Amino acid sequence: MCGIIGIAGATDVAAALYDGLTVLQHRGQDAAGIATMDGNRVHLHKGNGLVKEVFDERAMALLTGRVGIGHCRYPTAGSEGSDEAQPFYVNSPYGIALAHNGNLINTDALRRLVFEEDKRNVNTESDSEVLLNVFAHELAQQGALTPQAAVAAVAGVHRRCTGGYAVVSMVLGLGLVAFRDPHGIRPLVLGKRVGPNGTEYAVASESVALDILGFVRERDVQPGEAVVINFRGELHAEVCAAPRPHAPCIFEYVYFARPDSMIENISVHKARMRMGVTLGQKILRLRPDHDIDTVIPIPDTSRDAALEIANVLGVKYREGFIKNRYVGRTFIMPGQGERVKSVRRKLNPIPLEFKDRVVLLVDDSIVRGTTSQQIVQMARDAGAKKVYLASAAPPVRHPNIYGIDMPSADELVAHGRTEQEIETLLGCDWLIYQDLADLEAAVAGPKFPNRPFDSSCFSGEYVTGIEPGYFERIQQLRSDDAKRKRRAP
Ligand SMILES: O=P(O)(O)OC[C@H]1O[C@H](OP(=O)(O)OP(=O)(O)O)[C@H](O)[C@@H]1O
Ligand SMILES: NC(=O)CC[C@H](N)C(=O)O
Ligand SMILES: [Mg+2]
Repeated sequence: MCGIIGIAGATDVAAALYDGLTVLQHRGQDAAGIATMDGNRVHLHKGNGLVKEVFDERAMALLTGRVGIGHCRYPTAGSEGSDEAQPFYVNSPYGIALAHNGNLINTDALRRLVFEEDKRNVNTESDSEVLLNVFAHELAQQGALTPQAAVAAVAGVHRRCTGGYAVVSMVLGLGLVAFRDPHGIRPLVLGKRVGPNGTEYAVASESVALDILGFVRERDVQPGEAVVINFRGELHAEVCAAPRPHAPCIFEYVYFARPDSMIENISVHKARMRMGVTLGQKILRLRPDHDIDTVIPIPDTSRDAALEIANVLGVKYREGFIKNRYVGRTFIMPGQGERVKSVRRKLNPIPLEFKDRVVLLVDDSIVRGTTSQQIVQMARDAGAKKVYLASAAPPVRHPNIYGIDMPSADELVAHGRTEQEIETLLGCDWLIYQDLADLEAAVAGPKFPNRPFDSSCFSGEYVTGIEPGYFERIQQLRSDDAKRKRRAP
């Protein structure tokens, strides 16, 4: 999952883009980049690392201009190399820079067509560079460079690209162009700020980026919509895709997004609390006479749900693991070796919270099982009498192909296993998962109980449809094994 942000401002925007990226850092820790537009020049700086590592004062000083875009990357295609850091730039037509959150699933076919028919070279393995070239080709087919031309080009992207995409781009001579895939799988929110120098707009993966920059959240960019903001700060927005089922990614609410974000008018924090309530109720249903002494969250993301579980069960909530704040998110690290090592470096138990107690550990999700396997053992080593484990999400049994790097079913601890088998593998005394219907209802909330979601990694149902052989191909390309081999010298 990557973080994206675009600003059409009244003064230079690089510093605001930088600040915005730092609050989107949880969405991608591998690479970061900013591109700005100043007159007829695009300035671009990007590289591997966290936002604070990629930019220094000198790099920032060169990023002049009132329109700009930023990206922090968690790769789902190609390699982790710096040449695939974003934004990408093409010089024709006009000069376009683009940053993408999501994953295309027809990249191979598109790449061929872009080369053979559009006569354009894609220089990396990145699906986002393919997307940029499709957009560029479609824009080149239009007449004069107007907001309508940009919308028509985005309509072309919608016709040709399949998968999850939220995109910020800028076109020299026009301004900022942002758009979202026709199913609205990946999030994108629009904000406005009226200041002494005029009206400014920002779009970002999550509303937290708007909050800290003083933009007021206006609305989500609609599925299939293109939003164009020109240099005078005038906004033109149009839905330009044939209607498709709306399917925002449910995993954003489970794990990815920050709790202080609003996505599709749903508070992520509230969604997580409701997940805790429904899971707590399930625990009470299955074990009305449970012997749980304390509920302990596995920091960070599970905290909201864990607190509500404790409330429903009527037992104490205790922080039993202390997180080293200087270690990043484990799940989005590129290699399994690195993930395994970092769990121990990141989390350390407070023994007195475990000693002689029956503890219920709560995680937001169990994906590869890397975290839970080690955590259960740590709890036992710290003296717990019994260790129960609850997951606020159902078993992840299927790949995610729309922007979360879980391409290989074999790497998922729940794939092809019963809950009983997973319990044994993770070494806990009892394992309990949220039911999918409860998760969907918890995220949707009481006001819109039947809202649809992309829950494909739980259900195995893919809203875009899947070409035969696709899973086998991405397994070959993107399994941990394949990535290790690619990285080997
Ligand atoms: O089963 P696994 O493959 O281990 O993946 C799931 C775990 O990874 C994530 O934590 P992460 O450390 O990435 O971030 P967090 O601090 O936000 O919880 C998630 O919150 C789970 O704890
Ligand atoms: N997680 C993402 O959104 C990744 C974007 C893009 N597919 C890349 O690999 O760079
Ligand atoms: Mg976690």
